[in-house]
Amino acid sequence: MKSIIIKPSKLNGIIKAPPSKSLSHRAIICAALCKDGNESIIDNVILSEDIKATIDGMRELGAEIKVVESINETYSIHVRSERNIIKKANINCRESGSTLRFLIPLGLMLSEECTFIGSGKLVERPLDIYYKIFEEKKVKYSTNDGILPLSISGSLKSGNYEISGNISSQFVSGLLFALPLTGYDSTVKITDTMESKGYVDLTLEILNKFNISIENKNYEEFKIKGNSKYSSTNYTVEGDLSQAAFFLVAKEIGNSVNCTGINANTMQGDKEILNVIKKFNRIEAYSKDEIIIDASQIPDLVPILTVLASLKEGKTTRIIKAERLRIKESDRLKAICSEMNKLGANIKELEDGLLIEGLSCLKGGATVNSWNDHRIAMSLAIAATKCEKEIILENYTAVNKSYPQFWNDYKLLGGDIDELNVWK
Ligand SMILES: O=C(O)C1=C[C@@H](OP(=O)(O)O)[C@@H](O)[C@H](O)C1
Ligand SMILES: C=C(OP(=O)(O)O)C(=O)O
Repeated sequence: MKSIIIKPSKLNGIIKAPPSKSLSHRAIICAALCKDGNESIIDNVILSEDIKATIDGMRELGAEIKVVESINETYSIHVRSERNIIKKANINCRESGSTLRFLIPLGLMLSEECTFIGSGKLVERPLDIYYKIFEEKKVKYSTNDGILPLSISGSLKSGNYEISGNISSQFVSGLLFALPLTGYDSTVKITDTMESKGYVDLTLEILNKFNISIENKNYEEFKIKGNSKYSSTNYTVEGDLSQAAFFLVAKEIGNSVNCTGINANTMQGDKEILNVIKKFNRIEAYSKDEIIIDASQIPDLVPILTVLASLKEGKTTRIIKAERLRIKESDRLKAICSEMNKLGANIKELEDGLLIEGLSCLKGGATVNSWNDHRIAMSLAIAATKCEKEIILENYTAVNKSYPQFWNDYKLLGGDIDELNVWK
């Protein structure tokens, strides 16, 4: 495990938000589903571990993908596909939930047999929604008691699908990518409430760019036309609001950071960070009112919002409807609560959220761990700027999952970090 020392220092400067991971996954997948003989070029992509998993996965399903370096470690992804059926595909999803859940239905469409492997916590992140569909639709599958590897064979058929919307929106997105390729019309009905709606919006937005139009009936039902044709197009990925949130919060807790590259009209649900920051500032310190944050539509913001709430002196924040955070790259409620408390924060873990008492600064002077979770690592790095004493962060390379340049950018902003050359 690699560790880093972070000394207290104020961040200063301008930082451009890295390209959106969610939009990159989607654009690469849609480009690989075009069969019109043309190439699509997806511009402004960073090669995070998750995006590499999607590129390699779509290659395994038959797409021809060239990665061309452009500027500042961003890449152009050139995609072309014949979409012939592959006999046997082996897909390594690394630690990417999106890759796994988006590519499972596509594996059924584009291969006779497909095996999915992964690493870290991904091997145990839930897939029950797909298993239920496999049982209902007679798709052959095998896993080791719900743990990866997963092998599937058979095909995805047009028809009516009923699924829960409050485990992960990634199952809905996965079906929405694949069902237009089936022969007849389909519906996907949400049996309860749709959480992470913003990510479904991103799926529909990108599908639209590639000429696939799906009717969204208030996130209760999606109507999909069968036998649809994806059309190739060029697409430039916009800045990532979930990543920009780290720098927006850095500014809010006293650093002089300006984050650029944010599309004011973005469909990304995590644009909500801007409203949440305003909400924090509307409530007076030491007032009796708690700041309530409903995390059901913005799960990825919770770790960094916990840092923000911990540094809002005299304010009490309650994060609610966040139980799904326990099934991400780490149990994010446990991870952020335990590591921030080591730094001196005052956080109580609740069954479905967190209760946070804001302080003026943190003591630091402790060793914390990212729990191999990129969003925990980046949150702790921002918290370190408000620590009185240096901290040691173990497993800091977890950021490679979504933002491999994070430490570089942190240093460019004046972050004072030193790699510890010890392996534990
Ligand atoms: O579709 C996507 O790109 C994502 C959906 C969200 O997952 P859930 O739908 O499981 O909340 C989010 O947490 C993840 O980081 C990215
Ligand atoms: C949960 C995340 O991603 P995924 O589900 O794709 O692994 C994330 O990036 O925070």
